Amino acid sequence: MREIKNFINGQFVLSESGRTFDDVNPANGEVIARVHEAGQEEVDQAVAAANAAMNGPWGTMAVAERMKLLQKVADGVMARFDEFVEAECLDTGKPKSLASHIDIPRGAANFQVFADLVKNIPTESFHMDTPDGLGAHNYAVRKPRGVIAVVAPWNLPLLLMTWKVGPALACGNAVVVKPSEETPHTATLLAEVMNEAGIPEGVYNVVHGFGPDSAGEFLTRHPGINGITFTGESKTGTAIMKAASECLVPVSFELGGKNAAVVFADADIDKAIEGTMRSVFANCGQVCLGTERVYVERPLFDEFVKRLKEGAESLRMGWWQDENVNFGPVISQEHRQKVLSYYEVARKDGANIVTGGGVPEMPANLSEGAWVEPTIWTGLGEDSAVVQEEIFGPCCHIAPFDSEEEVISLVNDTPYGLAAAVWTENLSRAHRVAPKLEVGLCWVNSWFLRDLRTPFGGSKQSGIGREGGVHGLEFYSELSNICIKL
Ligand SMILES: NC(=O)C1=CN([C@@H]2O[C@H](COP(=O)(O)OP(=O)(O)OC[C@H]3O[C@@H](n4cnc5c(N)ncnc54)[C@H](O)[C@@H]3O)[C@@H](O)[C@H]2O)C=CC1
Ligand SMILES: O=C(O)/C=C/C=C(\O)C(=O)O
Repeated sequence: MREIKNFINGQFVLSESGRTFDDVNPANGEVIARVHEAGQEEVDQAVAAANAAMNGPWGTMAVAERMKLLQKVADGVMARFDEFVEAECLDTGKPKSLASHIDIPRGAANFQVFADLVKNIPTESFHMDTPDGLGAHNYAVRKPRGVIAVVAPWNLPLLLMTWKVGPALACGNAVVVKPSEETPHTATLLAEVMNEAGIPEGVYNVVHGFGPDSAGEFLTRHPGINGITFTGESKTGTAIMKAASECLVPVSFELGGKNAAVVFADADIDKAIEGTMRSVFANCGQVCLGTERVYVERPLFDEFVKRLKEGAESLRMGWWQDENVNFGPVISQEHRQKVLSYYEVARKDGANIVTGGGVPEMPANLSEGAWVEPTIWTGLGEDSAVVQEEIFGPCCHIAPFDSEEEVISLVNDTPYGLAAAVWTENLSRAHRVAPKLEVGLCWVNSWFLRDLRTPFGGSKQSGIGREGGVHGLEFYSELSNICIKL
C-alpha cells in the first residue's frame, strides 16, 4: 500500500498522532494509498518552516535565480509526466486523455508562465511638487506577502493547486498547501519535484487532511500565515473567511457557480454542440466553469436538444487507461449521492428526462465505482433547485428563450457569477450581450479557452478577487511606497 506523507521543510513526515485516512479510487472503490493526516503539530511545523524559508536564502534570492528554479519545477513535472498522469487519474478516475491534455501540462505551465511574467513587471513612480520647490520622488516596490495558505479542491487537483502555487512562488512567497482529502497524490509528487529542482526547504510544504477540525481549519486559522487562497464551495469560502477575519489576512477566493450557456439561433450549431458537450460533460461535469444551464433560442431548441442528447449518449465510460474512454466517475460515493439527489429532485419537479437520470450499468471490475449517467433535462421551471443550485455533476437543463433581454435576465438570475458561454455568429450581438452578463468570465463561441495572462475569478457569490496575469500580483505581493524628499 502506498503511503502519502506530509511534506514539511523539505522532508516527508508522518503525523505525530499516527492518524491516517484512505485515498480511494472512485472508479472502482479500491483503496490506493494510506494518507497521513496532519494535526495541529504538523500544521504548526509547516507554517514555521515556511516562515523560516522567508528569512533564509529564498527571501533574498535574485528574481532571475528564482525564475530559473521555477522553470526547473515546470521541467521536472514534464519529465515525470506519466507518473503525474497516473497519480491524478487514480485519485479522480478521470480519463488519461483529459489528465494528459489539461491537468498535467497546465500544472507545469502554471510555473513557467508566472516565472516569465514576474520578471517583467514594472511598478509605478510619481514625482511630486513641494512648497520648497525641490520636490519629492515616490516609487513603489513590490514585496512578497509572506506565507500563503493554499487550500485546493479535488476536481483539477494539480492544475488548480499550481495555479496558486506558481504565482505565489514567482512573487517570492512560501506556501503551505492543503490538498483536498480526496486527491492527495499530485501535491505530494510535486514535493519530490521541488526537492529535485533545488527549491529551498520550507518554501513548499504540504499538509494532508480534511476541512473543519482538521488540517484545513488549523491552517486557515493559523496566526503565522499572511494570506489564504482557496478554490471550492461557496459555503466553505464563508467558513474560511471567518477564520481569516480573526488574523486579518487577505483572501483570494474562487467559489462555486451555476454557469449558463446561451445559444442564439444564428450560432454555428456544430461548434455550439462541440463546446457545450465539453462545458457540460468534461471531467464528468466537475469543473467550476462548467455549464449546468443551457438557454437556446426557440427556433434552434429542438435540434439542439436532439444533438446534445446524441452527444451525451456517445460518451464512453470506463477505466482511465483505456484510450477510448472519455468519461470517468464522479469523485466519491458521497458526491455521487449529492448528484443523484438532484436527479431525484428533477424527477419530482416534473422534468422531461432527455437522457440519463440514473446510475449506469458498469462491468464487474467497476461496479463499486461512483458512476452516474450523463443527464439532460428540459421542462423545469427556473425556480427548481436543479436550475438554481450548483450540482457539480455531468448534467444540464435546457430551456428555450425568445429575446436577448429575456435571456440576459435568466442568466443573471442567480446568486452566482462565475462563467458563461455565448454562441452566436453575430458579432454585434456578442459584444452587446457578453458585458451584460454578471460573470467574471464570458466566452464567445468557445469554452475553457484559457490565456493565463487574463483576469480569472467570479462575481457575486462566485469569488473574491482576480488571479491570473498581473492581477494575481495584488494578492501574492504587497506594494510599499517609498517617498524621497529631494
Ligand atoms: N472549483 C470549484 O468551484 C469547486 C466546487 N466544489 C463544490 O463543492 C462541493 C463539495 O466539494 P468539497 O471538496 O467538499 O469542497 P469544499 O469546498 O468543502 O473543499 C475544498 C477544500 O477546502 C477544504 N475545506 C473544507 N472545509 C474547510 C474549512 N472549514 N476550513 C478550511 N478548509 C476547508 C477541503 O478539505 C478541501 O481541501 C462540490 O459538490 C461542488 O459543488 C468542489 C470542488 C471545486
Ligand atoms: O484555471 C483554470 O484554467 C481552470 C479553472 C477551473 C476551475 O477553477 C475549477 O474547475 O474549479
